[in-house]
Amino acid sequence: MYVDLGNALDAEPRLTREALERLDERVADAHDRIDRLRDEGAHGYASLNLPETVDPAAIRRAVARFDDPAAVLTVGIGGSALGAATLTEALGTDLDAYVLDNVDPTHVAALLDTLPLSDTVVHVVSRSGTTAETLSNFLVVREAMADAGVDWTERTLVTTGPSGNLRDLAARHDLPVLDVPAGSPGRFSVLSTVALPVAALAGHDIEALLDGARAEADRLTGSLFEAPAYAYGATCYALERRGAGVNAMMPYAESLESFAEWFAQLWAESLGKDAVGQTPARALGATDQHSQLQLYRAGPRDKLVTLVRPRERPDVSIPETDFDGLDYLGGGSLGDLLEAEFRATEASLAASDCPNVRIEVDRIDERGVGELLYGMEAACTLYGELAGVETFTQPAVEWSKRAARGLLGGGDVDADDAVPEKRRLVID
Ligand SMILES: O=P(O)(O)OC[C@H]1O[C@](O)(CO)[C@@H](O)[C@@H]1O
Repeated sequence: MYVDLGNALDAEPRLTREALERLDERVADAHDRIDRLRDEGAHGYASLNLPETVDPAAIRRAVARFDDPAAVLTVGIGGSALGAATLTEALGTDLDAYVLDNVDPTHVAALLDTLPLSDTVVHVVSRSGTTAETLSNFLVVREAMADAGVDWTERTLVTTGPSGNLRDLAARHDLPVLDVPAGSPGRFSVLSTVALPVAALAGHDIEALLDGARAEADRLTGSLFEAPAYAYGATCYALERRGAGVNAMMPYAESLESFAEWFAQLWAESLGKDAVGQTPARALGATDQHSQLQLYRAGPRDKLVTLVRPRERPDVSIPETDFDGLDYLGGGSLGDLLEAEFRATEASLAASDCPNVRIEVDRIDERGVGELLYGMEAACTLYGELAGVETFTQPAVEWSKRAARGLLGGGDVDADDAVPEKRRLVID
């Protein structure tokens, strides 16, 4: 992973190289603390050890029982689903990979109509084993399989924590179970039993994914000027402290759109604490040059734009044309056009004093994706240390979960008391 901070400096909000050099002293201290807590296997910090602690052979053994499926369905939500979505989209696959991470009945019904249920592997993932959306969707999926005459117990792999409803259900039906990695919140566990089984089923080189992550781990030193991940995390932190409350994650690769969604959970759920945090915006190049770029360039001076791209990618030629005004495109390629648009947008942001960081990987392959995912996790961990927040908890999400359970009569609050009377001003 390569990080170019050039356009992040001397923009608006203003961050100088001297300020980064001063911050580097705190980065060194933060790195020492992160290293110590990784050695102790402390909650969350242990995530950065996953390239060493994950057993890819065990993951391959767990999926070997499924004979060449036509489709794989991940049933999970948040970090229990976004990792699989990111890997299968980024790396592509002959397997039809689907993710069920919402309980929209229209969507669920349509997906079940699409799935070749007798030739689909279902990977149900929940660290807690109690998440309402995941358990509800799984009950619906297994019912659909049973109705189709499919033995769902032969088509299901479970990844979950040491206790909870999902662990109990797996035990009752003798389902194959993988353990979620101890000490890794869902948003930090893509490089583990949470998402790697789907990558393995899709035929990807999960060892190369871990090699890429390991390469990025090896570059974590006590200076942001030596460690790309820390350079990014420290710059994001420093800019947020100076007013860049929004970080638009804008990959120039269609296959990284889900990565931006994964990044949004990682950044928001880790750093949005104690009235601070940097809001991740999901964008996509070149598409959002015709959309959000207007706001990035001419809106409030409160944004950082993160531009991500591979240095190499397959290409598609643009045929020659005799249409007036199009000859500059004909005979070129879509890759040339995307490259020109990337560089023009990067320069356009700089010209409008909007700070932007360029992140590159050699290719969007297993190694490059492993570098990128691990790099973002390390960047987030450093940012959390510098900001002094509890990076690896998410207490603020519990209120609505508890209220929803209460409304359904499943919680420790009476349904009538689950949510306060809503203020109303109805315009109809
Ligand atoms: O893996 P679980 O326990 O089902 O949780 C799913 C997601 O829900 C959250 O716990 C938030 O509610 C996320 O942190 C997590 O990724």
